Amino acid sequence: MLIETAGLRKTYRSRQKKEEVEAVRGVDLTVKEGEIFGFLGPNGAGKTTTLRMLSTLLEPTSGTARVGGFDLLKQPTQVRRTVGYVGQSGGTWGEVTAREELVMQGRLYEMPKAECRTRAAEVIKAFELDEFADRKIKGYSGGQRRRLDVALGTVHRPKLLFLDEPTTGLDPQSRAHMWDEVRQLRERGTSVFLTTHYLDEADALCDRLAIIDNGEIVVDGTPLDLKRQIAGDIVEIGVGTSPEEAARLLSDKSFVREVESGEPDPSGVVILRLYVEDGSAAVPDILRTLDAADISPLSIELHRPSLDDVFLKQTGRSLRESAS
Ligand SMILES: Nc1ncnc2c1ncn2[C@@H]1O[C@H](COP(=O)(O)OP(=O)(O)OP(=O)(O)O)[C@@H](O)[C@H]1O
Repeated sequence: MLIETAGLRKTYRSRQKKEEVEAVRGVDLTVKEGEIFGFLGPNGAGKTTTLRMLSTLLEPTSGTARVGGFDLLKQPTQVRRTVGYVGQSGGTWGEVTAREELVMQGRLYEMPKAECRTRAAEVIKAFELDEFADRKIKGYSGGQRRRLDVALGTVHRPKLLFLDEPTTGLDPQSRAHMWDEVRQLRERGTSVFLTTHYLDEADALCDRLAIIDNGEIVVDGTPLDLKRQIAGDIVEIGVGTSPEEAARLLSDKSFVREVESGEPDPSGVVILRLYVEDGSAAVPDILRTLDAADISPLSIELHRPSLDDVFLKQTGRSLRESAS
């Protein structure tokens, strides 16, 4: 196992010790070697705090963890050599070039000067930074800067790279490029632990993921396994009149596994979510049932379960809405 945590917890206390924020409340997770592991959750869920603890930047309030085979609390120096950390904002300066910054990063890890230069050239090639590597960083685009941030995290050849929201704020093309970089990192033998609040990113990029909400892991597994937990299809129906009656009538149907009613919107429309075996077969029957009761649906939508449905099922909220 590359990462193994038990009851990892972080409570922030304000200076006056008056206020406490339980940012991470007992996280147990495992990450295997060679994985791209995703940590998915809305803003403020505790993703960055967990990442900072696992990379030794922040001391846990309690709990234990092993990272790269080393004890996080007893062997922090060894852990630090094993991992790379790329934060959200990126610490790159404007007045130096990418090549200079990469060499400095190597020096920070106490690599000999000549090796730093060789390594900088290797990293520039691997991340395709050639085009702008000898220009001052202040002129880079957001995507170029982000690629440099990730490249910086790999200078000392870590076994594991932590990436905090690597694609937030990037345009779709730079985002796709970053996904490629992450996949190539794994191909070159670096495991990746990334945080994201993008569902499609977790789904497309990660071998396994954990969903965190309010400092606690609500569910973990492969994207496919998680979606399979919600077997079948989901039919969402917007009802303007008699939503309770509609929900009751539909939940009596043998092909409907479960009905969930949302909160009415300002115009009084309630969305009923029906979990069914086969959505396309169910829709005509649903419409007939409502029609017989004189209820006209305002909208009807059929979809395959997504990671958002997994989150919704576990927390009662949509990740799309929570992660504004
Ligand atoms: N230094 C701090 N002092 C007090 N509270 C903090 C501190 N850092 C984070 N928090 C709080 O801890 C909780 C978790 O924050 P964290 O940054 O780990 O979440 P996150 O999931 O990474 O969010 P985001 O997606 O916005 O980066 C939040 O309620 C946050 O306000």
